[in-house]
Amino acid sequence: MSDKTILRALKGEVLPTPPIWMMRQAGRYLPEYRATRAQAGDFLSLCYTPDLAAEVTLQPIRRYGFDAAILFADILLLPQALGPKLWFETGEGPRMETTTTMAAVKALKSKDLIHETLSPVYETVRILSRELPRETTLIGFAGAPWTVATYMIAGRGSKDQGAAHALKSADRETFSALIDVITEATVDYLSEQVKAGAEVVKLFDSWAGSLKGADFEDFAVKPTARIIAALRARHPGLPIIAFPREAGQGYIGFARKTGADCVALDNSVTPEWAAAHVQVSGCVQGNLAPEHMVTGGEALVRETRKVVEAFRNGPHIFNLGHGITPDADPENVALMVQTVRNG
Ligand SMILES: Cc1c2[nH]c(c1CCC(=O)O)Cc1[nH]c(c(CCC(=O)O)c1C)Cc1[nH]c(c(CCC(=O)O)c1C)Cc1[nH]c(c(C)c1CCC(=O)O)C2
Repeated sequence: MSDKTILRALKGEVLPTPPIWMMRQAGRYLPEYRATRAQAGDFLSLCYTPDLAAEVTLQPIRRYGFDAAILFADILLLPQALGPKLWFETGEGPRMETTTTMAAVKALKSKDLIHETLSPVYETVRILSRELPRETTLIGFAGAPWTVATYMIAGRGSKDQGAAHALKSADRETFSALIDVITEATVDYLSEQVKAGAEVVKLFDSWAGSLKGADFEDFAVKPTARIIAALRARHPGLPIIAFPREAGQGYIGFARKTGADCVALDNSVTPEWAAAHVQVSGCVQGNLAPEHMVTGGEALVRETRKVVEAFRNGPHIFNLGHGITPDADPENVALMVQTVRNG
């Protein structure tokens, strides 16, 4: 069996100290990230320049010795590879050419052509699998179809994913066709990451929480289950983490319904509740509020211990409940890591 702690936790082992990594661990809160990003020019150039993308992936590993490195890329690279233009407005976020009609869905590139755009990402993975310390696990990722579709339909981020919900009710056929295209392309994209050296993959469904009732089953659970089944057929035993953010009650049974080995939890659920209702059926990841990386101090130490304590009796990977923010203090991250590892 591998001695990598993350892989052991994903197989269900209960470890005396939980392995730890952090969403957005390579990011603007780190001065060394800002320097490399400046060298790249802009965010997308950083994503598509393998040496620099590998460099920023390694930075938080050198600084904190996290147990996992997550490939530096973005969930919007896959839809970009399907054809729509993508750019980032400084200080605002992503913008994308919209896909809202059946004609536009049909005009998306065939999934066999995505690798022309995405091959630098696979090269980043190859560099990382050579350069990472032997105890560090390499995580690949993609957005889950619903979350990716919300950006493709609205052409940008939105608080309530209104445009995607509107298309889902007004033109179910187009909406479902788009979900299917993304689902199939995601399988090929993640499969290439695994072939290049990713040891675990994670599906980010950041907007899963806005899907209610049958929609949650149809567009969060089912596409995730399809991707996982297809990946497992190609890569038996591949460990997979699913993050249906803000799923609430939807976290219960999510691993069983989708085949995920681990469910990542946001911090809108308490660790005590999640231990009782979600961790009972397998490994969980999470879920310290990212705000503590800004505020630090005794509250950080107390809440970190609470998370560790609540999940102590089952398989657990320590993480934040969402990505670390640019205003975080790198010293607070060090304090969190020290608290998890030394109590
Ligand atoms: C919704 C989403 C996106 N991207 C991602 C999600 C899902 C997770 C989540 O909910 O946060 C996922 C993502 N984005 C990034 C990673 C890299 C790996 C990691 O360190 O976690 C991952 C896993 C880098 C990034 N992706 C982005 C940055 C900041 C870009 C910069 O350097 O200016 C980073 C480090 C940009 C991005 N990318 C996206 C948005 C909305 C933004 C702008 C918001 C922001 O500025 O923080 C889309």
